[in-house]
Amino acid sequence: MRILVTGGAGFIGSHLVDKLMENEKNEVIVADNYFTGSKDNLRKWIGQPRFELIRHDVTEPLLVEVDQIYHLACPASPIFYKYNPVKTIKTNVIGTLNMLGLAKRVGARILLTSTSEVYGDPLVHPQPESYWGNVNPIGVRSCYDEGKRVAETLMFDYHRQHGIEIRIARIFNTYGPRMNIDDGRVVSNFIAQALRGEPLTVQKPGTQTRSFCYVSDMVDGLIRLMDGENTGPINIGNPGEFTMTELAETVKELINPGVEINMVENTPDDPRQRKPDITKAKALLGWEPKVKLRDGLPLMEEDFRLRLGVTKKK
Ligand SMILES: NC(=O)c1ccc[n+]([C@@H]2O[C@H](COP(=O)([O-])OP(=O)(O)OC[C@H]3O[C@@H](n4cnc5c(N)ncnc54)[C@H](O)[C@@H]3O)[C@@H](O)[C@H]2O)c1
Ligand SMILES: O=c1ccn([C@@H]2O[C@H](COP(=O)(O)OP(=O)(O)O[C@H]3OC[C@@H](O)[C@H](O)[C@H]3O)[C@@H](O)[C@H]2O)c(=O)[nH]1
Repeated sequence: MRILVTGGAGFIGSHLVDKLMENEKNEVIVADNYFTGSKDNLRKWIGQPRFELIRHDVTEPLLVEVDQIYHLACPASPIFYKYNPVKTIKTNVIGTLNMLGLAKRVGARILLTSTSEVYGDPLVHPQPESYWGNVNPIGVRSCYDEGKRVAETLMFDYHRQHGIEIRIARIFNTYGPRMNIDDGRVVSNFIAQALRGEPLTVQKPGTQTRSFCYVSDMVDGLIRLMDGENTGPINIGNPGEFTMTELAETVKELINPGVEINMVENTPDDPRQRKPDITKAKALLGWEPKVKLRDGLPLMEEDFRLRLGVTKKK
């Protein structure tokens, strides 16, 4: 099987590549523009004959002969997707069009990593795939959430009009080793802050919730979806739900009990609650997450300690 992973130099993408490369029958091609990803995440595969890395921006057409396309390319942290919103929406719309064009031309199956952000600030809780969402079309997050909604539309239109084999995963907040230290998302922020002995920055009101999935569970779900028979959309996430204050308290307890927790200003349109209904993933993919937050955080702490050069006190 020859597999293209767009965004494969990023956080989830590089873990997906590791898993795909474990199967010696697979050849993996990564296309990435290194906006938020890095070659370093893939260093163990560079030079391996079954692996190829291309510096490529998905807003430009790409022609490679492949059987499957995992289309992940898109900045995922709010700080980075809001940094150049026009580029983010181009990546979601033109980038997805280009990858669908490629899938059509070479007859490949394509999986899109959509997001729980398509549910916006959800009025239904937990969120099943049948919920259409509550999204601000002109807000500062729209380049990302509306961008992914259009990307889902394009996937289904290519499927209905051209018979392309599609898969859509709606990913909920995912964390784990290799997240950028300055990524800006909440778990990486809190772990880096705790290790540096800086106050944990809880954005107000602190009662907003998220559900955090460990990256190995996520990769397992994505591969099951790609290799299974269902188009989706299917939620992939861990239903364990926490307020941001609870998350800060857990990180403090596990990593640095001496650290302070500071309440800071939030950004516009921050969703107040988020938790996946994973009934479909369980029934259709036989998938459910295995790693609990309290078990995943120490694995990420270990990686962050190494990269920050902070050793554990005995
Ligand atoms: N991590 C999460 O919690 C989460 C949640 C929902 C959805 N997702 C989706 O999963 C995918 C991967 O997320 P991640 O957390 O690994 O983020 P990430 O930022 O670490 O990875 C994204 C990768 O895409 C690359 N990229 C960005 N724009 C590109 C472009 N125009 N052309 C080529 N490459 C480009 C980046 O350089 C990076 O390597 C994204 O599509 C994201 O929207 C992630
Ligand atoms: O330092 C921080 C950072 C963030 N937060 C809060 O933590 C919560 C989560 O924020 P994050 O930036 O980690 O991520 P969000 O849940 O807003 O968006 C995320 O959701 C779905 C994905 O598609 C996106 O890729 C991802 O960034 C928010 O309520 C935010 O206000 C803090 O309290 N402190």
